[in-house]
Amino acid sequence: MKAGDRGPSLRQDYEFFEKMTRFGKEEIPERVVHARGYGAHGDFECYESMKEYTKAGFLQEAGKKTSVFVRFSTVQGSRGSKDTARDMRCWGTKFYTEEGNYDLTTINMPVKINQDAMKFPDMMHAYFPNPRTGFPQASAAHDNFWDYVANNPESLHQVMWIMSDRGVPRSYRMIESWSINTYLFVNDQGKATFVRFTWKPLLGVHSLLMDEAQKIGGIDPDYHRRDLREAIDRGAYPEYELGVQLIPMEDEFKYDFDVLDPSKFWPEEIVPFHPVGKMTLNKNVDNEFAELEQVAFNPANVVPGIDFSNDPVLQARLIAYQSTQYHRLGANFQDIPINQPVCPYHNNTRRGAMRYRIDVDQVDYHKNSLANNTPSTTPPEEGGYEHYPKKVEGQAIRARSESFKDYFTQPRIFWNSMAPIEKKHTIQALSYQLGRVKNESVRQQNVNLLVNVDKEMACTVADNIGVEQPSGSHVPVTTSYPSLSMVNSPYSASTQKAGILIGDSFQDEEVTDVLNALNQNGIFTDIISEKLGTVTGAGGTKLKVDYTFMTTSPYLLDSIYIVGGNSMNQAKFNSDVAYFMQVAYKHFKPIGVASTGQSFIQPSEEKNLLGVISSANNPDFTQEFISAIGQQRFWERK
Ligand code: HEM
Repeated sequence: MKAGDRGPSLRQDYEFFEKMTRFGKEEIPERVVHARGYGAHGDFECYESMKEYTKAGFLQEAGKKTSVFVRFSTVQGSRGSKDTARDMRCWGTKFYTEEGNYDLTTINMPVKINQDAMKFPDMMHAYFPNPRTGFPQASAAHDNFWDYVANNPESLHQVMWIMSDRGVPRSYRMIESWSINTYLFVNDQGKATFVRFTWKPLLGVHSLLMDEAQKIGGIDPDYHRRDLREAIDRGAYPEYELGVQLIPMEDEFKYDFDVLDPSKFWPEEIVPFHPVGKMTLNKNVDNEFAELEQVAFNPANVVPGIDFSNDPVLQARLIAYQSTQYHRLGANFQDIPINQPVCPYHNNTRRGAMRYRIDVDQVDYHKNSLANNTPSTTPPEEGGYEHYPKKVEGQAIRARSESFKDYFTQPRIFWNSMAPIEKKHTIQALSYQLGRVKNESVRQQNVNLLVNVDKEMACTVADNIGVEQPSGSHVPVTTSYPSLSMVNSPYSASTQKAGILIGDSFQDEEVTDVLNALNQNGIFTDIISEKLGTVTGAGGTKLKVDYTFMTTSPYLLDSIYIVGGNSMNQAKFNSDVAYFMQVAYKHFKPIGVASTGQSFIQPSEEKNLLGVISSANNPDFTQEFISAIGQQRFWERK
């Protein structure tokens, strides 16, 4: 509202004032860690009764379904940072059980960087952007982080996992995830068992290459969130098996790792993975802010039958989460719809900012005679929560147990377990990260630390980053476990994204047959050409173009099908197709070539191009191409 045609604005313009002041208050504090994330709704279905170990209601009978909400996140970057940062992927699952909310928090690595919660703020400060410059964003490739690593050697184990391919996942749909911390299962007889949880994706565990992760970070910072949303929209619901590893209480001291140490994994080969159910993510969020930004996970949210062990980091986590959630969401955050339990719940809280639940009772304390002692905590005999009477002993000290102090055996086992290609990528990642560290002493200190894991690896990294070869040698451990290598996880063509590079005058039947077969095998296709609109085959078939060579990128595709064809600007078309092929080839991805695309592969090289499937004189082309897509990468390609 203005005075006259050309202003000034009037102070009485209350509508503007209200709209603008409201807009200026739209942001809330982002999460101090895990600010960047995405998720979805789904169901968890129990495979078999776990009654023998836990009385948790959602694990009592085969076929029992429980609604869940999941949020995946990175750790270091801010809310607007890129999805493909080299980092851990954390994963909160809220089970809306009939006994209240159970929050299972997991990470796509089985070990934690700190053994002592006091170190968490230190570690995060070192990991965060430099306090003076405010960068780098969503990256550990800087002096402070590596200075921390070199001077806090317990961190080396998780750092090895972050530097491995696990640090740059292909998709949230393809990550494995561990509770890391040790919990207790408690059955209805009051018997407890140590338990750790693991999620395993049915599509297998797969990663990007470092080069891809870095480029995609610029091309499509929303790569993982888009991937998850698109898969659910297309009905290709991500599925994950939940398994438990169980250790009887009487075996607490049986292993050569301390069962309470979160910087050590429990090898599946020694403590078997026991599947207990499957989660299917089948509904996208309706509102990113209301659901994903306001969801609050807390490891302290457990249900009867699940309890806490003495794991010192877990104990600290029980305090850390709620405190920060009060800060970012306010006193009544548990009543926000996404955080509300589905079962009836009551407590004596009636006040606090943004109280919108209107309780009509007159008594908000316990014990009372005016309301028959209600509301009160449900007594254990009526299904209420009762803590397992854990044994505690010793004196209150600020120190770590001697049994936590082997920092190198398990990182060495992890190293031994990786396939040569995984080791190669890990060396590249270490060389990149440490290569960006300016302080030479920090670089040297880190190779002096890495030598404990593997001498040859540390020497190669030292060479790449221009410091002295480390003296000393790695710990003499030869153990390896297949379960720690990603190459042993399942492979599938389903939901892989194929780019169809196509112009006009393609062979109609040839292309439509291949497209139908890709579709039937659950492979997602993007039709890519010079312009949006349609391309037309020699016989008149029209195909709708999804992207142009400019609006998508070979980095966003898992495989390409080179159909080729005619274009108004043939030279540009050919060079764009050649570029897509070059990038796909360099990244070891499957390439299918139609009869009209033969000029893009050199006849003399044809037979040597591993993973490049030509349709020339090849009646099995479609099947071979689909199976190449299922293989995903051709590491042996020269
Ligand atoms: C000393 C150890 C740890 C501390 C102090 C800590 C602290 C935090 C804090 C402050 C948040 C933000 C909570 C919020 O604003 O809602 C958070 C979130 C989270 N943490 Fe931890 N954390 C620790 C270890 C772990 C471990 C071991 C795991 C899993 C194995 C884990 C998984 C998660 C997950 C999944 C989230 C939720 C992110 C989301 O809202 O999507 N954290 N943590």
